[in-house]
Amino acid sequence: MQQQRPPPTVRAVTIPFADLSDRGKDLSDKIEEGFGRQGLGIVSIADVPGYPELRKRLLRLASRVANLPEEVKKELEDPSSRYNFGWSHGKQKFESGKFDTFKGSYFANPLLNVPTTDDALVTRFPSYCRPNIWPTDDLPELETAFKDLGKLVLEVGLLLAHHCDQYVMNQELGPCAGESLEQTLARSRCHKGRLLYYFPQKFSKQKEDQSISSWCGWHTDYASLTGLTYALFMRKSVEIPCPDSGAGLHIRSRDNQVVKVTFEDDELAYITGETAEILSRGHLRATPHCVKAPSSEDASLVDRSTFALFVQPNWDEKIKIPSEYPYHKELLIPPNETLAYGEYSERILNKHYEGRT
Ligand SMILES: O=C(O)CCC(=O)C(=O)O
Ligand SMILES: [Fe+2]
Repeated sequence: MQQQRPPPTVRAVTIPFADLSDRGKDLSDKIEEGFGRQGLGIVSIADVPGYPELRKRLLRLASRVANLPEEVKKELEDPSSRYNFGWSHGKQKFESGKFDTFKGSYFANPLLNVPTTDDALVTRFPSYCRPNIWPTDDLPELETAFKDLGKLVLEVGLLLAHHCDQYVMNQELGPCAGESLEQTLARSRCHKGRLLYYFPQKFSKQKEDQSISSWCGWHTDYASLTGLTYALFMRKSVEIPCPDSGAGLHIRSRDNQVVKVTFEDDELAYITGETAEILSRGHLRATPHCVKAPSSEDASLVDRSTFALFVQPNWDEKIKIPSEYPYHKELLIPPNETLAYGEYSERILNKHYEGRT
């Protein structure tokens, strides 16, 4: 087979935290460059106070979770939420039906252990409304480490949402024609954290996959903003720099080019999701992305740990699908239908988990 050239590497647009936290500062140019119609869909934030320590504290626990005894992990699973709380491995399906056997995830709401006590809501929106599960006996330090980092990523994400609102307002040349992204996200009770552990390729059950999406398939997130840490790589429990410069997060650009994106290990990155596109009336665009595993021979024992926070509207927020909407066409969501965000995501989950539609 012909050897394909690796995709070019592009540096994410970076905003210093000091600028981001100044609500009066005009960051429209940076937002446009990162998230606008021609942007790659990623912005990283530098010098966030306290972030490097919280990142390391949590990411070092990812392999510990993944290596808990099988019977313990079973207890930490929550099939009723379609594995959207606690431990999940091999249950999710992105991109033409590939199950995520290469990665294990730990999902939790970093703000609220019990988002609601209303049974009707728990039944209707299980992936958001069921309670958190923690390995209290086997890994007690996980809960605090997860919540502390999750809250910080949310705080910074809300500041970023404020500047996104300002950008959209400038584009529309007037007061916001719709809901403010910042206010919608600030009142949500269902932000979701995901601690990810990518198993070393050698140990995965399937044969080595050299494709760009070998560790995580192509998808767009349905949240509004996804906070992403710089991943931690380890070989046999020793932290190492990523051994393959071609591995990691890849994005499909607006003009359909695949690029590998980079940011520094002490920066916190955000990508846009489908509900940022919907709520901003298309001024911000969702970011198609995937993750490539290291492919060189000596990278075979390398694992990858990272954290994503899906900053998203509450389950009952009404969202209106625009008529020109490129995502999830097969779900046949009628254009201009207004549906609750929780309903929208349950329909997508039906597709991602075990193909039930
Ligand atoms: O591992 C990563 O860097 C990205 C994970 C991701 O895209 C997701 O969990 O939705
Ligand atoms: Fe994602």
